[in-house]
Amino acid sequence: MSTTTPTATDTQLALHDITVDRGTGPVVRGVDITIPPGEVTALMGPNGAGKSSLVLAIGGVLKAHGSVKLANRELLNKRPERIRQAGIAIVPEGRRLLPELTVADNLQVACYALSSTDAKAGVAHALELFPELEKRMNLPARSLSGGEQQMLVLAQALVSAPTFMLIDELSLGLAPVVVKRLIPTIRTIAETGVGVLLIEQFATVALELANHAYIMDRGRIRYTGTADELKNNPELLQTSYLLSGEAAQPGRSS
Ligand SMILES: Nc1ncnc2c1ncn2[C@@H]1O[C@H](COP(=O)(O)OP(=O)(O)OP(=O)(O)O)[C@@H](O)[C@H]1O
Repeated sequence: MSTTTPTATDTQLALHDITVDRGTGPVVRGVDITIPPGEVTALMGPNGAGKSSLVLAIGGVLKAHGSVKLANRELLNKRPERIRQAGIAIVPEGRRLLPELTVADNLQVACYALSSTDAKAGVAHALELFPELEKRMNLPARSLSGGEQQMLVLAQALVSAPTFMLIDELSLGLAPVVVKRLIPTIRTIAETGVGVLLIEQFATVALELANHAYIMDRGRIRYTGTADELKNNPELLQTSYLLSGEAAQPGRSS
């Protein structure tokens, strides 16, 4: 009897030739991105490049053309619940919490499709990564600081023990000290085997965490390479938005 060993293509999340049209023409055009397990892949680019639209398409929220494959299964245009069950968790831009519900209830809501055993284990794992939330469990989500709210949305994504996490704008609106707090946890999440796609406006944050980086502009991927290559060639970054109009580091304006 032969045994099958998983190959690299079985374990990675492969986006191929993704095109998304939001009604006024394509905003994502023929995008290819490979997200390996156990590491952070950065997706950078200016406002309106199409990053959020891409993430929403992978999450099943927007219709798209192309292919999203995980372990030889096609996931594009499946329902959001189905995509989550396949192990892909989306952290959308804008920290959409239920503001009047407590932290505990927001976590419970994220557990709706899990057995009680899995929900308990998932919440315990999320709180291990974000112990700050433990003291806040009975407070309404609206009373949390911006950083705590970001921890809560990350924790909501983590309760289902995803194999891939797509995080849209990790550091948006957060103080540098809060971003510093989040970085090692994102690294830890990847070290446990999760493949992370990190959409991040700050090059320093993205490149500190990522192994590979993609730069997207006007719907297309304009650069693909290692994060080290980008770090060592700032002129590559200068060709995009990263050092031109916006701050490259949280808390700094150009
Ligand atoms: N709800 C919407 N309906 C129609 N078009 C939209 C909608 N939201 C965004 N767009 C358009 O889609 C294009 C891509 O926007 P998207 O938000 O995906 O880019 P982004 O790279 O994530 O930028 P940002 O960092 O500003 O969110 C833009 O031209 C934007 O105007």
